[in-house]
Amino acid sequence: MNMVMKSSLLEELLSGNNVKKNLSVAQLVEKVLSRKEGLLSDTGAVLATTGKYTGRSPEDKFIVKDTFSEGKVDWGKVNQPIDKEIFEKLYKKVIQHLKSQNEIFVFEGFAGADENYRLPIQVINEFAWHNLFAKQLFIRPTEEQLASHIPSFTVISAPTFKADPSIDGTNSEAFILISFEHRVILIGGTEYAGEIKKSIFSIMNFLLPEKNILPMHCSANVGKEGDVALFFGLSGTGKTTLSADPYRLLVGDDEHAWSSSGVFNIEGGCYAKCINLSEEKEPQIFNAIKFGAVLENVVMDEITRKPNFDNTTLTENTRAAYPLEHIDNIVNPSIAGHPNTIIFLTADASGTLPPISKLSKEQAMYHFLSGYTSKLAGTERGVTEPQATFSACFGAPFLPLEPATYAKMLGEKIDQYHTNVFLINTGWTGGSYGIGSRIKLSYTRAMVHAALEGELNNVETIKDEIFGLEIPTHVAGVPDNVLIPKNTWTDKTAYEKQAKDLACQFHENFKKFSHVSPEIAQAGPTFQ
Ligand SMILES: Nc1ncnc2c1ncn2[C@@H]1O[C@H](COP(=O)(O)OP(=O)(O)O)[C@@H](O)[C@H]1O
Ligand SMILES: C=C(OP(=O)(O)O)C(=O)O
Ligand SMILES: [Mn+2]
Repeated sequence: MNMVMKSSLLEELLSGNNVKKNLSVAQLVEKVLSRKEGLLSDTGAVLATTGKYTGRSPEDKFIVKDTFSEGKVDWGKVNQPIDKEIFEKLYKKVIQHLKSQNEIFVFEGFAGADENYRLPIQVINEFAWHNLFAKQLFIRPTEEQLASHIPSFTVISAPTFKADPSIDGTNSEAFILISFEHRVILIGGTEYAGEIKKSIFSIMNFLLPEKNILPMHCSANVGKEGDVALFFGLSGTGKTTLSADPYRLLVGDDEHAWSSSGVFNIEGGCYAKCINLSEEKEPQIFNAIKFGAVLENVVMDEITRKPNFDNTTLTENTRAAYPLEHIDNIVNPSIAGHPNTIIFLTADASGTLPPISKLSKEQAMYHFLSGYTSKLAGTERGVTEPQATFSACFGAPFLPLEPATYAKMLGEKIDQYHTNVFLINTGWTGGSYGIGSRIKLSYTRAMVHAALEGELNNVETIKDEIFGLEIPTHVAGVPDNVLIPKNTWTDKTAYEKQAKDLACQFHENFKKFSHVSPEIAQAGPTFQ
């Protein structure tokens, strides 16, 4: 298929009289309700359920291997290749499927808050609630911008179109296919809205490094003095929760980029996990769930329409999507300066990594490449309890290029801007998963606060015997005892075994980074 045919296919679809383009939030909410795609909650949010797929489906995600991607993509389990022919056949089928719908919904906007680097995108949805999600999660254009908007990448999402793997060449009925030639992301078979935003993030991770901009799987906020903080972490580690801070202005909760002028948000909204959400612990997120917000797989009372955030019947991965403006203290547009502090978040289910440690430059590079955390239940299909994982750059599922590309850029930037780096374990304490418990959010918030206020810059530290990490001996608001993992375990032998086991996993995983400098390779756990 050549470019002409490609655009004619899309053009035909977009010129159909079933196309509802750039509807307002109110119009989309009405559509969601009238089409019976969802219900209204007591605070005016719409609530939709997604059936079988309640999390991302990494095994169903592919990148078309063509002249645009072949020599650049780091092919493997994360970046699975698929033939151009398979994509093009499915592309035609999906377009046919959408043409036959009574209505389809189109959002036009941007990925990237910095006007110099933004990507004009369009999102074509079979479901109105997905289009509302896209509107709230991506950057909404002004009327003027809309008038001259020419999309440079298109997401097409047709959840009720199910592939037949034996005919269509997919892995299952669900598929997320990226074509850099056609500049199209084709999604079918899954209703999980997260695929829509994370697939745009994936292509930004391909496109931005070419412009010498570092894309990052992190949240960002700004202090009163204009000091910028980034929070890297895989799903469920606390990016969204910890970046929502009444004392700091929110830039964004999940996807950012670092250019020569500073950081900018890729998105225009947040996508918060809302399992066990409470107004007391997470007031900003709780109060953002109002008219215009989308609740996904949350269960609510049939009569009062009050969400029950403790209910895990549908999934642990319940979500709330809302535009940034639903949070009071934000930076608008979502652009900030160069980061003063970077926090790597890990939800360590082994309960052996210190709750906070200060990293040297080499340790920072080591831990960025390692990307250790535990996958928590729900965000990816098939994960039902914490599972240790090493996800390079704290975002491997979204990185088309080799991890070293991103790591090199981060290293240079940390050097240039003298950024301090901390590792914060938001996971288990007092024992591993099943024995210990997740560290208190209030303690983690106190540690974040101390790190960002510079209170930990020149303080006494103690070196962790197994991981070689420098642990501050005091952090305001946190009992000293909590800071040293071993002290929180009753069974010290069990602690030691668990910690050494994790250290070995680190070493094993790091073997694949054979090209890094010896200083970085040796900055891992001291226990060999
Ligand atoms: N100590 C802690 N630090 C951060 N989050 C915690 C902590 N304890 C429990 N949590 C919960 O873990 C989840 C973190 O999820 P979230 O912030 O959405 O992660 P991410 O944005 O990185 O995917 C939230 O549901 C939060 O309430
Ligand atoms: C939506 C996701 O991201 P996070 O959990 O990091 O918010 C995801 O990984 O599917
Ligand atoms: Mn998040």
